[in-house]
Amino acid sequence: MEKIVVVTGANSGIGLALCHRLLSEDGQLRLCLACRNMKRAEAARAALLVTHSGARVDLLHLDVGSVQSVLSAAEELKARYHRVDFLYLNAGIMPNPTVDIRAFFKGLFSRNVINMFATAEGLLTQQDQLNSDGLQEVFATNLFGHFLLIRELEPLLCQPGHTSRLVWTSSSNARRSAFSIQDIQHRCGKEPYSSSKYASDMLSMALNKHKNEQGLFSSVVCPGLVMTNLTYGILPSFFWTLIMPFMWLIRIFTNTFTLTPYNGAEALHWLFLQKPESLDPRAKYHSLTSGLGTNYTEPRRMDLDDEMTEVFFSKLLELEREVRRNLSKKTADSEHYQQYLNEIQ
Ligand SMILES: NC(=O)C1=CN([C@@H]2O[C@H](COP(=O)(O)OP(=O)(O)OC[C@H]3O[C@@H](n4cnc5c(N)ncnc54)[C@H](OP(=O)(O)O)[C@@H]3O)[C@@H](O)[C@H]2O)C=CC1
Ligand SMILES: CC(C)=CCC[C@@H](C)[C@H]1CC[C@H]2C3=C(CC[C@]12C)[C@@]1(C)CCC(=O)[C@@H](C)[C@@H]1CC3
Repeated sequence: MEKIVVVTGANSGIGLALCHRLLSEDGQLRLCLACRNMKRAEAARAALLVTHSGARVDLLHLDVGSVQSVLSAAEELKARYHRVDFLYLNAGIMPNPTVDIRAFFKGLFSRNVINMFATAEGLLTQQDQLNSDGLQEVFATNLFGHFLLIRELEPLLCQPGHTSRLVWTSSSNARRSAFSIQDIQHRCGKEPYSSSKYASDMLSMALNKHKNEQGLFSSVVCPGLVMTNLTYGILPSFFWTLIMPFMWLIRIFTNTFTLTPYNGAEALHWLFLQKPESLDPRAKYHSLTSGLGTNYTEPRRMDLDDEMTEVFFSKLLELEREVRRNLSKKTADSEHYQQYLNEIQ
């Protein structure tokens, strides 16, 4: 049976590498690249077709950071497909990052150095902002847009007698201490990325608890440190050129420096081949690359609190209701305004 696979943020980096790998794995695949920029999506599709001529690659406009775009994209998916086998929740942003140089050099000469390179703990802060839906942009893009998409696609993901899979591209930068249950959007802190990734870890576990019975299984992945547009955006490009030889050197001592998008997509690809019942809902699946360049996947237990995860899940459902209410109010207001304009003309 052909598998239908949807990948968000598929036009570059880990998402695009995953698409290449999945097409090499399964020639019958029907792949849908869900991207916010259709020019970049077209270019990605063309690149995939160069190496996989005849592959079935569809495009879908989806800006996960916009509620309206998510709802329209979900309608389009429901019109196109009768089920979705794999939904890769991969799109993500880290806007306006700042590296704490002092903390970096302090960490470099401490016992924590390996962990610092693997997780960037204590090194990175970001400046976030509100989007046009009134949500924090990082939370909306990395987490809430994907949550809404899953909710909208439940008819395609929870089909009787069939299992479907969700795979989140999380991060080892996800940290419980960066997340506050009183401030789930991270309006007040300076680590929205870390908070949003921890939130995706919790959401994945909550979805397993609530949806496994309906045949929907969720997993989280850390791709390791991969050189992509996201990482290149952290420091000026000349700096990356300068430190690149060191990055390849560090790779000998830590398996988390996967560095290439192909390597980073290892765990995402590996999960595609696993039976969902064999997976651990409390594990994060890490893409790792040995010093000799061998790729492998390793599950590591996540630091999750069951009670907080449940509270978080109910807060997300409440936020979903609020967002839907606001949207229908907005639509009604603009209809009234249009009517008023028609009347006075
Ligand atoms: N690189 C790394 O070291 C790590 C990355 N990750 C995660 O991996 C995922 C992929 O990132 P990576 O490949 O590194 O970086 P890229 O920037 O190459 O890829 C991110 C993708 O997400 C898309 N995207 C961003 N915002 C939106 C949006 N609002 N709607 C739809 N698509 C959007 C981008 O589209 P566009 O091209 O239009 O911007 C792009 O296709 C992210 O979730 C990231 O957090 C996790 C750990 C480490
Ligand atoms: C200031 C100097 C001399 C070097 C800075 C190196 C950092 C820029 C680099 C060290 C660890 C890296 C890292 C990430 C970004 C770049 C570093 C902070 C990530 C945060 C990228 C995104 C992720 O999700 C993480 C898994 C990465 C963890 C390591």
